Amino acid sequence: MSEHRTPSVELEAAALSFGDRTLWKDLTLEIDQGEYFAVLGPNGSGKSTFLKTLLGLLPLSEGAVRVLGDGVRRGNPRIGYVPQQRAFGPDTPLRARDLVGLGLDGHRWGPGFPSRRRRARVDELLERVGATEYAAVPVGLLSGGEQQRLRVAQALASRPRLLLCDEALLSLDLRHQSAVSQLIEEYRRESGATVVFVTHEINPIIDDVDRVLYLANGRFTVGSVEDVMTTETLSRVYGAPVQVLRVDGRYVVVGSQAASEAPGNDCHAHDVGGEA
Ligand SMILES: Nc1ncnc2c1ncn2[C@@H]1O[C@H](COP(=O)(O)OP(=O)(O)OP(=O)(O)O)[C@@H](O)[C@H]1O
Repeated sequence: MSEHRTPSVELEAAALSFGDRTLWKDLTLEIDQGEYFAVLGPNGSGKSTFLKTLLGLLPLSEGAVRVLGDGVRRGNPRIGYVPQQRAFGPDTPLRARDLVGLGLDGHRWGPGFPSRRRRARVDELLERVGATEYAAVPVGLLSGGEQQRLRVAQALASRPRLLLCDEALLSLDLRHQSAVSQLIEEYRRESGATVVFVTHEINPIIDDVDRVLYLANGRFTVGSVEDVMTTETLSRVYGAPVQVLRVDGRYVVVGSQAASEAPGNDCHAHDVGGEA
């Protein structure tokens, strides 16, 4: 008999609505320990709110949620979070290395953690996201992509059991997209942590992903990349005809207005469908 491990995320008949608008409902789902789980969908489909319910920042409208075997609560140090990008103002009084260091504070590495070891851990993280050369620069002076790499380093600093990433590759050039997605995957493999990765763009992480939750127009589907990224499945989820193409191993979703904004499009999709 195989050992049953507590799932990292358990949702039961979960729904999230704002007023009379329902983003998703009847969502029953378990995300296993060590799983790489991607959340895809067009703008406004409820991807970020999905993460916020796991963080305890938004209550479900219906149903139940458990994270790491427990009820959700804010500020759980076993969860690392890379929030959707919001630029730091030019006057933000933090250097790059301070931002990464904040990921250690308040956790088991936190106050009392010997400063030499703390510094070494921050240096290691800065190096792994390619940020060593701007370690002493105030974050508000850095580019969007440079800031983003620091957020990833900060989220990994406390060695979380569950890593929640909201568009963590946004505004990164191809080289850094690849470096950051590799870092996240290496971390998952060496630590056994679970990754939930919200993205518009499945292609950069396609080799790492175990399962996908695809949200659109109040509907969803869950399955392997091969099962979800098909013309038939996505047309059902969108409730409109879309076409899923595989071009040089990369997924491209084309079709209606909704689908032209769909994840999987790393090039401009042509609007081949009718009205959404
Ligand atoms: N606290 C709130 N009150 C009312 N509406 C909200 C609230 N938070 C989010 N929404 C709405 O819920 C919808 C889904 O938002 P969410 O941020 O989850 O979308 P998303 O799928 O992450 O989109 P994007 O790809 O644009 O980031 C949006 O239309 C948003 O305006």
